[in-house]
Amino acid sequence: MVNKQQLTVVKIGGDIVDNDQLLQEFYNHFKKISGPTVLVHGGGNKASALQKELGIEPKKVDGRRITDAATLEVVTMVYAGLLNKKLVAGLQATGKNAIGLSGADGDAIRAHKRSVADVDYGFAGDIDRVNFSFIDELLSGGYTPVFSAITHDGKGQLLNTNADTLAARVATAMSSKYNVQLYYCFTKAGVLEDVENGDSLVERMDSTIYAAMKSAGQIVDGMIPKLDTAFEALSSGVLRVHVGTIQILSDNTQKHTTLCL
Ligand SMILES: Nc1ncnc2c1ncn2[C@@H]1O[C@H](COP(=O)(O)OP(=O)(O)O)[C@@H](O)[C@H]1O
Ligand SMILES: CC(=O)N[C@@H](CCC(=O)OP(=O)(O)O)C(=O)O
Repeated sequence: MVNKQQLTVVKIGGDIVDNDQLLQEFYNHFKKISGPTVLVHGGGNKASALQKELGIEPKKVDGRRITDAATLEVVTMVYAGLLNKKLVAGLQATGKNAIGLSGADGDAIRAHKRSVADVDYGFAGDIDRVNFSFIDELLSGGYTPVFSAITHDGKGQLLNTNADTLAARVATAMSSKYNVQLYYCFTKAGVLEDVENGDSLVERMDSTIYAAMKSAGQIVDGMIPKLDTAFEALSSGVLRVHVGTIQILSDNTQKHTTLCL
């Protein structure tokens, strides 16, 4: 464990990806990370905006998008196309040799269509396996893999996977070889006791606090899949999980939420 090489897996949310100023600030923090890095990005806001322009009403349940066939086309164009390539170009400008990928590229991430229980999520994908060797080869070659949240089922079907979940699963797979630090960056300081009050930061969160806050309705929407899968990652080998602003990537005195078991 101690002798493993360090790997930093960063997930940035849609609010950052869709804001050019924040994106520039993000590049400045990200380039200061030493050692190998993996970036996973969302883009939910941009996809919702384009859906509306096309007359499709965005629908989410517990932070996951209901992905019908038309929505799958929109999210593939937005995540695996525009946003992924924009991020790769931005990182190249900072000297990082980024390579943009969906889960279908290099068979990196296989998923299956989420089965219908209470809710039919359509072409939403739950991850079955992450191709450790492929990602490790890229890292060994000096590349920074940049993943969008599009996966595939190995039978020709693309699927839409929650980006936070994807980051947690990639981090978990890589933890067999690396000491992985997983960072979830968004526009808030971290997990808040009251989502409307930026000063109510929870600096250390364990699964008991999480369960209590969830049942009290203090954790809702996109924070649910983020924390559910973050705790899974932590109990499956990931060394540390941090939730906060992009500043936490290069300044370890910046207040944020650290998860612990
Ligand atoms: N307790 C909480 N603390 C902070 N944010 C929360 C909390 N509960 C719900 N949220 C919501 O979760 C969102 C972050 O998750 P998500 O929608 O996946 O965004 P992103 O992709 O930007 O990370 C926040 O913008 C906030 O609206
Ligand atoms: C199935 C599912 O919900 N997929 C997500 C993938 C993008 C994402 O997670 O983006 P953010 O990180 O910006 O929220 C979605 O389409 O919204």
